Amino acid sequence: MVRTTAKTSSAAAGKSKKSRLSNAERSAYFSRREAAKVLRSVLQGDARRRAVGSIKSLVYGPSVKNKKATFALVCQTLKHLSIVKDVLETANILNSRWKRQEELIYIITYDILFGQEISFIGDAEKFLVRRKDALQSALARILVRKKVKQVEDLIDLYQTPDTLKPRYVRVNTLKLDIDSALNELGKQFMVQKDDMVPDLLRLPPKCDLHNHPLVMNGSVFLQGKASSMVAAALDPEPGWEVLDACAAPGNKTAHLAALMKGKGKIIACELNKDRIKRLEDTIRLSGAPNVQVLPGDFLSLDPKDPLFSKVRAILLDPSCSGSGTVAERLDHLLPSYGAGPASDTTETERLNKLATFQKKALAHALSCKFHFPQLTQSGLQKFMMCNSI
Ligand SMILES: C[S@@+](CC[C@H](N)C(=O)[O-])C[C@H]1O[C@@H](n2cnc3c(N)ncnc32)[C@H](O)[C@@H]1O
Repeated sequence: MVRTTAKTSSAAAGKSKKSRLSNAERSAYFSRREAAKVLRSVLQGDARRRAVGSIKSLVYGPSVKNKKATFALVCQTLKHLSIVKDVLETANILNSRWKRQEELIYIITYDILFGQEISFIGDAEKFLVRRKDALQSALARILVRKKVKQVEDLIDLYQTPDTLKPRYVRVNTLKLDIDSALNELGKQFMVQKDDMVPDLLRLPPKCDLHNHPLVMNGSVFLQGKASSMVAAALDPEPGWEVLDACAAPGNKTAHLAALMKGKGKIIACELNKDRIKRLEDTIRLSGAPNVQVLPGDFLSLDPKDPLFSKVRAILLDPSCSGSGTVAERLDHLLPSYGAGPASDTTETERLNKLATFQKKALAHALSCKFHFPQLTQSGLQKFMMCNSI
């Protein structure tokens, strides 16, 4: 009797273990796919989202079932992403089929190398598990190449500490000329003109300029290099009418106004009521006389409205993707951007990323619901989009 009970309970335990295992397998399989979807949104930006998103808001949306596991997987994969990419490149095992699902590949590679030993069902999992040795040996080679002993050191190495990044200020030429700004800031700091963006000054890392009189009176703006490239690349002429489609807090609006020497008109559209005040404050501080704030959703604007009949260019700077890390923004494409991973990025890699970004920007522009006919006439088309890569 006793023996029978023992047998029965051990069979039941075996059975329940089996079903627990398959539950874990199933849950890991789906979490990886949900995490891959979130990671894709985080890395590429989601053209459909209009407000600032975060990983949390993406994961805690209704479409994700395994929220906790998915959140952890996305965060951990992002933390190890530079290493994962490096491993995959060093191991050279990705063919074009799997490159099309690269976010899923990143997630699974993270899980195989650093995650939990949950058995891997699914084709992508099987593909990578069969190459586990190659992945591990690639990781070992990277550790040797980078002269570090453990993965944690590698993570530190891949991060660009804030303390190494140069500080940039954009001179607001509506209020001050570049040489006077150089002169004034040069009294306190080592300052030089940026070699790429006009009116941008580069200062050493860690300079605290928040309370500097030139910042307080709007003569210079604390604006990063990537952010300052956008209006400069759009290169609007004085007298043009330009639509700044996602304007708050207004740094690029103010930059456009300076480039246009305060002439012509900038229509600064902003959806978020709370951010409109900040936009107005920035415009006031910049002294730009030619900005009209337009509260509302730029996707709902009527291109046939006479208000837009003279618009020559659009600057589109939608809310960025969830990660908020510089690594996923345009900054790291800049050759001079800090130390760390950027300096490991080859020129070809950088140019490929730039080309991908341009393609995406174009696709976004074409899929944009609103279409200004006057922009498509030859010689008039100017569309500058930033952020999502
Ligand atoms: C990345 S920020 C823009 C930063 C700004 N260009 C600058 O340089 O200071 C994106 C802004 O777009 C706004 N936004 C998002 N979707 C929008 C929409 N559909 N219409 C208008 N504004 C939108 C957000 O509220 C946010 O203030």
